[in-house]
Amino acid sequence: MIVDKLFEHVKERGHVCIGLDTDYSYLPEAYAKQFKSKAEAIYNFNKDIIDATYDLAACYKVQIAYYEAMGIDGLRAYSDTLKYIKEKGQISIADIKRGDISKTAEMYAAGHFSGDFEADFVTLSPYMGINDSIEPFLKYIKENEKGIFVLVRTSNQGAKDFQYIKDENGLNLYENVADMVEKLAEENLGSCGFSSIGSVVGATNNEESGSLRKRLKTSFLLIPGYGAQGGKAEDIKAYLINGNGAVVNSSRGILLAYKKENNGEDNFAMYARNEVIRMRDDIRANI
Ligand SMILES: O=C(O)c1cc(=O)[nH]c(=O)n1[C@@H]1O[C@H](COP(=O)(O)O)[C@@H](O)[C@H]1O
Repeated sequence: MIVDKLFEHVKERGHVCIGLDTDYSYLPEAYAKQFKSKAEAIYNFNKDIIDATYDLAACYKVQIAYYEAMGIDGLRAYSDTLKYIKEKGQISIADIKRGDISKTAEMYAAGHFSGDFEADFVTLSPYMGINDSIEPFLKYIKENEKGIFVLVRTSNQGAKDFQYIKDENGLNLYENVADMVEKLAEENLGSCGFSSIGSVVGATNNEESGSLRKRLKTSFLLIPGYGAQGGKAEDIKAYLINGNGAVVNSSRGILLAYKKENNGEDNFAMYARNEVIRMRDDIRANI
């Protein structure tokens, strides 16, 4: 199962998931100007970041919104970025946050687990229900070495709007979602003991991280919110089991690391690499 490869990457390289949320404005100006189009510049920027970091990263998360916003050229850069991640032997998470009725979800699954936009994992919203939003993806997990990360408790302030609504037993909505995801996760275990049915849990709002991990016993975790959103390495520990079972995403923190340096523009990929090393060691020191 794909989760076994992710588990090995974490063991060998650490927990860092590099977020390719590549906004054109993040590119050094002189660098960007060399290319014929914005999309070509973005793809080449991603390629340089991947070349400088693939031996250190657990995986890459490509946030589709940044590419969709640029239309067809942007989607070509998205597709080429996913292909390059694969070419380097790396794992891709397509951050698409889809969720719809089952017939439509079937098309999302085909669209993101095969063809031009094929990725190893996708992120899903469970709001429309397990049978509709999640079930259509399961056959790819069993038959095609694919995986999913379901939104359970997100990193943003707005997480409080719905995710903390309590049921008649005093359980938060996100705890109910966690229980449903974990049930599916246990039916799709890899040999590493974790499941290719993962959960998204934010690195922020962490008072309950220990109790949440107790509910999500086998689900592999994608933890966004480190760095730019204020999540810290100390917040990760409670989510790990024997030091594994989670990847921690940072997007702006890595892509924009060069901006903190004098003349960083000329060496943006090297500064991204340095930030990945710093983040990897920061997390390891807090396990
Ligand atoms: O599913 C996600 O990846 C996600 C879930 C969540 O709860 N919070 C969250 O920030 N994300 C994503 O994680 C990334 C965070 O980016 P940075 O804040 O720049 O590191 C973005 O791609 C978000 O879309």
